[in-house]
Amino acid sequence: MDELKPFLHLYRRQWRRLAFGLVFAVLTLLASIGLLSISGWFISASAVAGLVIARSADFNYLMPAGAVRGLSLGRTVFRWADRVISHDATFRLLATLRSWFFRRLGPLRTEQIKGVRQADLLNRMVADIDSLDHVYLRLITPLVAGSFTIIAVSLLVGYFAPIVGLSLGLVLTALMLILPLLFYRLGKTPGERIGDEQMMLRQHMLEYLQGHNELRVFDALGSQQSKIKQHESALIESQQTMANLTGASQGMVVLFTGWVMLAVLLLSYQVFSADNAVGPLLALIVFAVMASFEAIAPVAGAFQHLGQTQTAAKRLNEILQQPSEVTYGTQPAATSVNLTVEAVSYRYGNNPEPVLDNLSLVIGAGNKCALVGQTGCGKSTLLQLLTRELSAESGTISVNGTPLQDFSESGLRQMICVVSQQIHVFNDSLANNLRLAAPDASDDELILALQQVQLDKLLSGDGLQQWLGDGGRLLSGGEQRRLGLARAMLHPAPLLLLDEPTEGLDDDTEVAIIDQLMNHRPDRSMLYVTHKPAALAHMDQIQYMANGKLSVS
Ligand SMILES: Nc1ncnc2c1ncn2[C@@H]1O[C@H](COP(=O)(O)OP(=O)(O)OP(=O)(O)O)[C@@H](O)[C@H]1O
Repeated sequence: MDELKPFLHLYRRQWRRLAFGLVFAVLTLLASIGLLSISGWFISASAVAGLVIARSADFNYLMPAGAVRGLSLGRTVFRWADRVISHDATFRLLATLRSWFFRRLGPLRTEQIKGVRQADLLNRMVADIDSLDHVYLRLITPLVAGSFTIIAVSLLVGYFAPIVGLSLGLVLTALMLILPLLFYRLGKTPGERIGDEQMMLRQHMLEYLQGHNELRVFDALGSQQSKIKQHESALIESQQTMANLTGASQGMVVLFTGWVMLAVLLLSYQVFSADNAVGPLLALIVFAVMASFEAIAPVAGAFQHLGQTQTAAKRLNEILQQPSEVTYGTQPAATSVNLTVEAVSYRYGNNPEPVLDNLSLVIGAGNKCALVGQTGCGKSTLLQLLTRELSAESGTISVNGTPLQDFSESGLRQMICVVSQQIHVFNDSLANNLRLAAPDASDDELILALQQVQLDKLLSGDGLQQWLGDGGRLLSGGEQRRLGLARAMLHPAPLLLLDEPTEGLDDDTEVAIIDQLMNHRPDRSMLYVTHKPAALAHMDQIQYMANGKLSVS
């Protein structure tokens, strides 16, 4: 159960709603027991009273009839309140869990989650977090409600016949302990398999959909389909086992209901045998026992799914318990940037050779610096250090004399705008893809940015509402890069980092876009990684990178 601990503190945030949900769940069960037992007693007592004329005149029909109506109305209202409140609490809890997971994911370095495939990560965020709601809905609620019910029924029956009440309490408690344990053991393996197979199925399905063209070209559609079928069959098999277990647990509860009712009836008959007028009381006791199993039934099934919930929690913990190497300070964004990189070294993993070796660089406010070097010499690594995606092994990076790590995360993102080699295009409209950089930008500003990067031809047709497709499938590679540059035009950051932004563009377009970029905000500091000469003429300094060091031109 240790794996569930990190999540339990989040439950505390919703404790009021969760507690109210519990109270109404208990009230619903108590109303059910009251309704069934009083109805049983009332019908039998009315029948007995009808047989004896002298007694029928004295028999109070109104009180029990009123109680039956009151309890049946009460049960409906309590059930409604229980469902509304506990579902509201659960949805809020899931939202909290999901945003908490997302926030914890943010500061992890790309490498820490690189081993986890996209589909796996998605599965953890959606299905695994979903199954954590079982803890409240399927474990805590039935256990608490069941315990209250056992106490209430035992007291009720014990009031009329203490020995019967005590025996009933002991039997129900034993069932509440044994059935969950038994079904937890039986459901553990298939539950874990359901989690694993669901994840594998999602992974292969996503690969099938995203890589459909490649799979077709290399004639591998068949083998991918058979992997999907294999995991689907394993998933269905485990679900079938779980369904059988649910059936078995329900069957056992029905069987125990009958046995316990019979035992209680026989025991009560022994206790009351001297009194002939106890018939209605026997009905009350038997119906109370019957109703109490309404509380026992969900408990057996609940623990059957605990294994699946534990596996989900374990998988989430694998991500959440990774130490986040990046921490942020509180410094707000600066409005102009004087960047100083001082004796910075960085190596990937345990590589003997550092990629950056004692590297130093100064870019003054409004200064434009080109970074040129052979492929693989470490240019993108330097940009990742500047955006704090990576942390330097030694040396310091500062803005206006303040170390980069003292800036708050939002301050850093406001201060630095990056156009990386791979532009992520969201499956959304052109406008929303641009407004990532400037959420408050007007349509006119978006159109101007598109014109500056020569992407205004995208405006024909649906204009800014044009849909860009999954990963920007509807855009060419060059158009995607220009979309990244349009974002940079819109972003107000005083420092711009550009990683080969004009790669793949023809010479004329490249020259025109670079002109726009340089004249757009002359006050901006800029670090421009490039292999191409077109931009160099605009630069205040050109740094050549080799063997992890820089030399100035
Ligand atoms: N995550 C990583 N783990 C290990 N090595 C890496 C990693 N990322 C990059 N490298 C290595 O570090 C070196 C520098 O990579 P980097 O991407 O910074 O080069 P670059 O100068 O930007 O290259 P290009 O011009 O081709 O984009 C390369 O040898 C690369 O193989």
